[in-house]
Amino acid sequence: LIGIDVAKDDDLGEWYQQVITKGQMISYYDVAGCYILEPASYAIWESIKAWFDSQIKTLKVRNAYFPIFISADNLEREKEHVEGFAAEVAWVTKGGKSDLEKPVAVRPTSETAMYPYFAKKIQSHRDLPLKLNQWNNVVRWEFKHPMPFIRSREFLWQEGHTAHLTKEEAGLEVRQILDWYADVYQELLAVPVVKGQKTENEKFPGADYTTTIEGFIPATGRGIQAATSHCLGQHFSKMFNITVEDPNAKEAGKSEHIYVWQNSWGLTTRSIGVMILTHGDNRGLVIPPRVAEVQVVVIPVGVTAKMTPEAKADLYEKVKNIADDLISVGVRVETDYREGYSPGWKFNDWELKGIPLRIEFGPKDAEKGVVTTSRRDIDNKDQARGETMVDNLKEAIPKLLETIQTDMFNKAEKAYREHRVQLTDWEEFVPTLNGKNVVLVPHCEGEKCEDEVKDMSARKEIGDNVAEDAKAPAMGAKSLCIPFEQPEGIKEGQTKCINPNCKNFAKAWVLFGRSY
Ligand SMILES: O=C1CCCN[C@@H]1CCCn1cnc2cc(F)c(F)cc2c1=O
Ligand SMILES: [Mg+2]
Repeated sequence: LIGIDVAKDDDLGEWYQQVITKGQMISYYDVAGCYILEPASYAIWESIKAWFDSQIKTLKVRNAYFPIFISADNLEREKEHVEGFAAEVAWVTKGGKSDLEKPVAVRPTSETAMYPYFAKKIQSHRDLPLKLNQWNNVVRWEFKHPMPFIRSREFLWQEGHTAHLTKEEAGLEVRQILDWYADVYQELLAVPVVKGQKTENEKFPGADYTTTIEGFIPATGRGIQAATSHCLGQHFSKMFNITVEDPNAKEAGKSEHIYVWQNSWGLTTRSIGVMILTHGDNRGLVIPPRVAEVQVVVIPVGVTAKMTPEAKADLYEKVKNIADDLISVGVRVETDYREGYSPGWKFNDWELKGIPLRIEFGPKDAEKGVVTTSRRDIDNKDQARGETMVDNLKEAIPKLLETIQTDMFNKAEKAYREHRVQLTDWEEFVPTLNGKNVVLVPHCEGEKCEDEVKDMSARKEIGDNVAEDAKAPAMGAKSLCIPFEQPEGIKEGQTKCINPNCKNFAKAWVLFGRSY
């Protein structure tokens, strides 16, 4: 078993491929853009699902299941909605040998599968609010370079779809869901995100507005959309004729119909890839304890050939007691009694899999009544090590796991904060991007202006009087979000837009970056 033989900072693509395969998260598959989620990554998805599902159930969201196939009539109910996405819709055109009369689409998202049902189920305001969610898979036949978890042709997600009587009620839910998305990343995956609203250019065309959480990959300096929560307004209810009698109009004798107010929100298995890219190091995966299938691995050490069978049995018995103690306080524990493998080999193997905490226990430890601990999140081997009294394990180890969780988040949050550079001078824009940063700049929020910023910040071909450090052409920066948390300094009608060619005043600080 060999470890990772490429450094994260040298070749991220190769590093990522080795980390996810040697860490047994992903196995490759013979359909392009599709990957096998091995048990280790599926377990992470299950813990995300368990937590988020319990949260939405407090809002009385109910899970349901709609068909994976969508008729062309439904999918293309409104040209505008689909035209921007038509290139990535997968179609079934044959059943066995015979052509289908009318091809059916494989769902890329379920609005058009669900909303005719909404129209049927929602007749009276008493049928509101209707709140459904699906834990399912969707297919988007992307042609951009695929990357396991980050961009695949099929992925798992949850998609929530709700209908409300009022815009206000819908608006409250959109934000609550976004806050829980941020919690999935920050509290479970120990990954920092920025909450904000998408600009007109970047929002979902079918939405009134899109709120988003934006992640960051320090290794490439690129932003990444982490999850989205859309307020659809009445756009889809007008398209699918989802109306109720206005409960207030009755008294006035008018039997007015109002279109319901809808939301839709989604978080995908991309979250697992962001976690791996954020925390992984040159020894492999580093899994945050909150989502680790195995939080602690206990490994007997100092087992030598000259050890008597009784001494070995005694040591193994003590190892089992250590494991049982931890299991009794809810820690997820593995023991590694594999014969014929050295402790060093075992350490490497569990480090590849990113187990947050290792406990070593040998005759010397038994003498002293201690165990030796080794934290996976600390690179320096000496600083990673500690000693805990065997009698104190039940208190100390859960605390140590919480400390690891918090330290992993704080380390990633610091890296994101340090690479989120606030600037007001256009001259600094591209060099700062090239320094693997995202930038927070005053912007007019105009769509054309945003397109221009994207073009002006794309590194052109080599030799095209491009920045000397440019190894290759790089995409332009697009707007990631308008952060809810706005710094001071934008004076209405005074502060210039960052784009030197733009005559308009800045409306807000907007986060721009090269992105996935
Ligand atoms: O992003 C979400 C959250 C979960 C529910 N859906 C919304 C909007 C999805 C936006 N979107 C995103 N991608 C799409 C790809 C397609 F091929 C297609 F036909 C439609 C879409 C499409 O509508
Ligand atoms: Mg897309």
